[in-house]
Amino acid sequence: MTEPQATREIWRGLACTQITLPSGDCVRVSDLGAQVLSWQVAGHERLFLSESAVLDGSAAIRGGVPVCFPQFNQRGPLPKHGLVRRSAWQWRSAQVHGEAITARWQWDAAVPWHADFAHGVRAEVAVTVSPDTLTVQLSATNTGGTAFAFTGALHTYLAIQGADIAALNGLEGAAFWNAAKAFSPAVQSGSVVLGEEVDRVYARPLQALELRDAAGSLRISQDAAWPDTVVWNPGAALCSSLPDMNAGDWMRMLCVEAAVINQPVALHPGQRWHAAQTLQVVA
Ligand SMILES: O=P(O)(O)OC[C@H]1O[C@@H](O)[C@H](O)[C@@H](O)[C@@H]1O
Repeated sequence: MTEPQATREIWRGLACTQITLPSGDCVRVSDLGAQVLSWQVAGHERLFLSESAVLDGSAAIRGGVPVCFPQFNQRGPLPKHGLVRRSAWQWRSAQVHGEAITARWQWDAAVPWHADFAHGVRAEVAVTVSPDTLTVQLSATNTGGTAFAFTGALHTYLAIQGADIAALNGLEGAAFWNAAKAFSPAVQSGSVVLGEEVDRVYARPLQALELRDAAGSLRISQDAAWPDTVVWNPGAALCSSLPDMNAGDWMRMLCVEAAVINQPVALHPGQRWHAAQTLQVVA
């Protein structure tokens, strides 16, 4: 293979696109939710996907990069994390540019889309793969005649190897809302490590975050148009209560989410918003 390739496939019953680079990097994206399910670099899987994930659309797929839109979590009247996680998106195309490739999906809302969100909207996901690097961009366009506001996130599940030494660096001293403790405000002391339940909303850090574990180092950055960063790990007790996670999975994952939560985005008719999160293997 001399240039990046995108091929369509059925994987465990899901219509997917498989992206492969000449370097061997490999990404799988499902049309269901326009959700990245796998990202392999140098033969190592960098994203967590639960072995118990539900793949038939009756629940959100637990792992990879779920797209939460147009509502983050339960901050509004819509179903938790919005309406598109369990929707079939339309596969559009893939374009090669140099040693990178970008694949695109689109989701158009029929009006009225939902009683609590009766607006015309087009959502798009662009997945760009280049050596050692994965970028996922979400965009939203107001295709209707009325203004609306939204929140959302790229709910990225990073794979962890070696839970005892894993650490997320770059948030030291940052303020956060502790959603695991009645949304109390708190200050990050040291790195984020695995152990207790972690459910924290920080302001987007100016520098890239670094996840260090037994697999090496991963750099995580997000555009300014994602002003919030969520770090989530259910911990042992909550993990064992989730039907689509195995008991020890909390030691195998950490969600680092690029999000817009505290200040919703206003989109007037014809306006478009877009923002990306980038993951890069650095060692
Ligand atoms: O189980 P879900 O709906 O995928 O949500 C998982 C978690 O997603 C995180 O983004 C939230 O901060 C958590 O509160 C939530 O529990």
